Amino acid sequence: MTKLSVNINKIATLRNSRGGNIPDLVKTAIDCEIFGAQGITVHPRPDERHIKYQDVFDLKKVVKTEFNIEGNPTEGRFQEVVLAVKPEQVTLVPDELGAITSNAGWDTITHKSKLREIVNIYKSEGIRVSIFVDANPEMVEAAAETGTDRIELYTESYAAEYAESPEKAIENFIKAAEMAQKVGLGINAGHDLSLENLAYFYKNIPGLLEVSIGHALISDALYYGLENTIQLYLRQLEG
Ligand SMILES: CC(=O)[C@@H](O)[C@H](O)COP(=O)(O)O
Ligand SMILES: NCC(=O)COP(=O)(O)O
Repeated sequence: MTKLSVNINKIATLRNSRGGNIPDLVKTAIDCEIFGAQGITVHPRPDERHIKYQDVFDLKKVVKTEFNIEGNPTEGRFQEVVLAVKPEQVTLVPDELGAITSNAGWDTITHKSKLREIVNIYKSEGIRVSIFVDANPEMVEAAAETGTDRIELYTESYAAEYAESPEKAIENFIKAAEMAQKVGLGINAGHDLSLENLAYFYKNIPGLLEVSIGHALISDALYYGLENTIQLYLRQLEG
């Protein structure tokens, strides 16, 4: 089974644009779960432009499915907050300060020893660890040597190339997933997955455990409503 984790960063973006509590982020997380989401993902960034560190504590009290916190463990208060909150999963992302969104996976060869230390800190607190990587079998193989439980495949290039050629767009992702299975890593995926490209990804990636989706899903909810939209995404992950 492939779990759908709904990324609610964009709800916080909307809320922060007026400074009050509309829309209510905590209520949205509760409702996403009622509507069928199997996880909630947030990505607090050091500038707190969407998810604030306090949101992470508030969400921890209500999330009943799987709470996944993504971010750069070496920036801002990320590490301190994750260790205090103890979510089910932490996803390590090599975000640069000021980047508009995540734009690359880890170079797990260059940063192997640093990642090993960080992975060990989270795992010793009982938190499952996933490392964000490009669809590159060498990066996946080196990720396994950090002791991580899973990798998250960075799907931006798949999403960008899908319209032109789904077969070509997914080629490297299949190779990366096969390597993950060979070295015993669980497989998550995310970034720019959408109603257009999700089903094909799901059908072609062996052992896909979880997708985290925010930007397209929250945008679709403007047209279809949140409940219908979550159901539409869940349907892409069937069969
Ligand atoms: C890790 C990742 O793929 C990102 O998509 C992310 O969680 C989204 O972050 P933003 O919402 O800040 O663009
Ligand atoms: N890990 C990816 C994620 O949480 C959501 O990415 P996106 O759907 O907002 O691009």
